[in-house]
Amino acid sequence: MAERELSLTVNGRPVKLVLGTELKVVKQGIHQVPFYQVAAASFHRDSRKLYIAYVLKKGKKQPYSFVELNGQVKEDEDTLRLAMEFAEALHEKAYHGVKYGRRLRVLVNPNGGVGKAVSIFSKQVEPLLKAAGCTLDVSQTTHNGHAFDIAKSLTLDSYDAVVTVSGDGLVHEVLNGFANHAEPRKALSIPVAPIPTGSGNGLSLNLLGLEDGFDILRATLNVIKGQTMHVDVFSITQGGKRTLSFMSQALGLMADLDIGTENLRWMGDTRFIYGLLRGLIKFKPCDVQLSYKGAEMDKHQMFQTLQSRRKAVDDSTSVPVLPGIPASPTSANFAATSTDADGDRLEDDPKDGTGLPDLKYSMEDTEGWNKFDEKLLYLYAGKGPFVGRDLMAFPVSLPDDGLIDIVVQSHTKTSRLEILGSFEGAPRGEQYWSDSIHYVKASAYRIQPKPKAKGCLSIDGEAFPFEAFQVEIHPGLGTLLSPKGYYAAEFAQPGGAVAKKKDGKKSGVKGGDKKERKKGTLWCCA
Ligand SMILES: Nc1ncnc2c1ncn2[C@@H]1O[C@H](COP(=O)(O)OP(=O)(O)OP(=O)(O)O)[C@@H](O)[C@H]1O
Repeated sequence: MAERELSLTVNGRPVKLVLGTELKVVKQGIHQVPFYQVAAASFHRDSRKLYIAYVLKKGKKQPYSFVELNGQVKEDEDTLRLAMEFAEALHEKAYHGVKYGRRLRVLVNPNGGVGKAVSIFSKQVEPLLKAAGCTLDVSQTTHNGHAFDIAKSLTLDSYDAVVTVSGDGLVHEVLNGFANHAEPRKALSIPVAPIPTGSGNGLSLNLLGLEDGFDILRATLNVIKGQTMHVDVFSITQGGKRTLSFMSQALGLMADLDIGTENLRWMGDTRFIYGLLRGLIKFKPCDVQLSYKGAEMDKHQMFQTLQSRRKAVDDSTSVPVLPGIPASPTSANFAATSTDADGDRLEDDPKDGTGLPDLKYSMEDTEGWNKFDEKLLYLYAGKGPFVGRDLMAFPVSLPDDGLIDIVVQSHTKTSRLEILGSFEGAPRGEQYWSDSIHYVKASAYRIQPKPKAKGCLSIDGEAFPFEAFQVEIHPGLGTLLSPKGYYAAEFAQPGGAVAKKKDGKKSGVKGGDKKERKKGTLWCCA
């Protein structure tokens, strides 16, 4: 394709724009901007003003920054025509297959994380969303349960997505609000996109990867340009009450370090170190009975499946399912193709119903269920590789395989020293290969605390009663916005195969960047 060029002046200085396979902005330096990162391009003929907005990473370790160019072109007719064509062509490329000007319901939790969500939203998120022509309906949440209420009564046709400016807890509330909506299925098809201003921000890490998972502008760009990605969600039944979970359930050490440190929220994710060290000193077993309906238990097989799914996604093309918001190929091709332990297809109820899917298992079902008989230090079950930036708890998790990944750390087969030693590799999921970690994929599981047992239960980072509960999976019921259409985490086999990036370059080799390894010193959870 022939390149287009345009000269203009910005603040009295000459600037050249080149439109080729990406946008090149030549001023004192050169900005090379992939079209995905361009938020706006427009030309106003009467004032001869050209406006361009984009986000750019100025160095690999730098956060994204927001750049706006307000330039003016010469008055002659040829230049005016060229400027108009340039702006139109750039806009077309920037929004190819993506609806411009998404209608967003934005929920800002002033209390999430270290309490900076309000200023982060007004200083960073809102200007970029507005530049991208989005219409915003913004509310600050005033109390626990507020986001639930808003989602429960959301006018569904008025919005393209719900944006949570908080941590994982607010996403949990929105999905549960949707589950209690008059039209739950339709509500759950509205994509949710997080802006990471909570403590753990596990969902953001899963969508954007370790490097960019906490990057505000990168997350905002996902709101503007992301494609819909259908994900499995879980029904947790406890005491006759049904709750949806999208991310994780934790018991034992991993729940204590999260739930037990709620009062230290001001510390950001550092609070998890304190909780972890405290838990390790006690080293208390979690006295529960775990039963599960297993589907896959071979770690190497699960790793192979992860690799082949990724490759298949990379090789396919996107299919639009929502007006203007393309769907990831995972959604189209892979939803509910797994089988459970009995070889039954894990297909969910047809999507034509409007209510939540019925539950398949009762608390009394035992046929085809396995029991875990060792004492356990913790149980972590969920979807999406990261639960926090220092722990890739479910490295082989797939968004829509219809299965939940269950990790059990045996209490008898490990020591404090081994747990401490595994911190270093935890951001890269290296603990997955440890013999003392039991890792299974299941279509359902059940926890029954032993008589007099005490402890914490964390569901998506929120505290729940430490009582018996059962979990089952609803394939593809939830909807997120994602840049890639799959989880962005990179997971390697020890000394061997490496998950590859879309460009085919190797990345995330075992051991990784030494500086990065030093930074990852603690575990935190959602
Ligand atoms: N105005 C408010 N005051 C107090 N709590 C609030 C308010 N608005 C929302 N909440 C509650 O704050 C809790 C924490 O939110 P969230 O989980 O999103 O952040 P976080 O815990 O800091 O992050 P993460 O879950 O990623 O660790 C949620 O349970 C939510 O209901």
